[in-house]
Amino acid sequence: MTANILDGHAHAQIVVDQVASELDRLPRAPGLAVVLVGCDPASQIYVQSKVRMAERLGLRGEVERLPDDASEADLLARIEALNARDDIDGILVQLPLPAHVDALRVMAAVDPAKDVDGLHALNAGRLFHGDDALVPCTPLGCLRLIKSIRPDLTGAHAVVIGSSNIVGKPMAALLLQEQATVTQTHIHTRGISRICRQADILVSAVGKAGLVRGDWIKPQAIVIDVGTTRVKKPDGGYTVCGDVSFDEAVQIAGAITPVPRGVGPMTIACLMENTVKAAKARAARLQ
Ligand SMILES: Nc1nc(=O)c2c([nH]1)NC[C@@H]1CN(c3ccc(C(=O)N[C@@H](CCC(=O)O)C(=O)O)cc3)C=[N+]21
Repeated sequence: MTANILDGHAHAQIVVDQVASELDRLPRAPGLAVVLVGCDPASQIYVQSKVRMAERLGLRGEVERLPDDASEADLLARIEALNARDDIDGILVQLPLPAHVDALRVMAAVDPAKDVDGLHALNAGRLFHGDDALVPCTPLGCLRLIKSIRPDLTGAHAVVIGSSNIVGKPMAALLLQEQATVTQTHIHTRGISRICRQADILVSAVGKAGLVRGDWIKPQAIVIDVGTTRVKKPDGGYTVCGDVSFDEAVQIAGAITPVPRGVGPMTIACLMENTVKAAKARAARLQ
């Protein structure tokens, strides 16, 4: 028997429909600003799809572009301007940033109330404490996909591969909050395949195509693939590849996300959800 393939598009649509119904109850359309430094082609595509989805929903989306060689001070000034604007509810600084910019300082500059990426230390700390927070969109989307298969995670063994601030760490915190037993691993973890084989839920967020092989997977596990590695095709185009060897894993897992059309669309849908959440909280506070 092959795994249930988790359709990220279909699940994203459910989130988007819910967001759309909440928009009616807001005094004005929420505004989302995406800050893009440089012209990395993959980032251009992601930013475009974020802004397009925002506009489709009736949010106001705008892109703030800065050149590759923009200074940290330029970037901080841009963020300050967005913080001060009343019509902007969400600010997302597209990662990765150029090496000459201190990403943590940039994250710290975003008003925590507008931090729809959940990367400000205040939001990360609130998540860690189990307090209400803006939570990074990708792990939020992953948790939703997992709970569509298994609503109660109490006592489940979840293994997370990856320890980034944007996916691995918040993913582990969310799973812990759901009362799963969480093992956090990363590329330096020894005996990683053996650890993964014990996972009822396996989330891989490394960015190494095909890392997770079929024999790393426990039969019937839920496998969530966050990896998006761009691989050049013979015709010169690109395809995106996940961290999981899909053809192998699909034979063993109980449920699995494909790449593309798995976690990616959920990330964008959860960004819309976070933007509306931020807008509602700001509207309530400013009243
Ligand atoms: N501050 C910040 N926040 C992010 O959330 C963030 C970021 N920086 N930097 C880059 C990563 C990557 N990311 C994706 C979002 C959607 C798809 C997505 O929709 N992918 C489509 C395929 C698109 C394609 O062909 O590449 C899919 O999986 O079906 C992928 C990747 C968000 N990121």
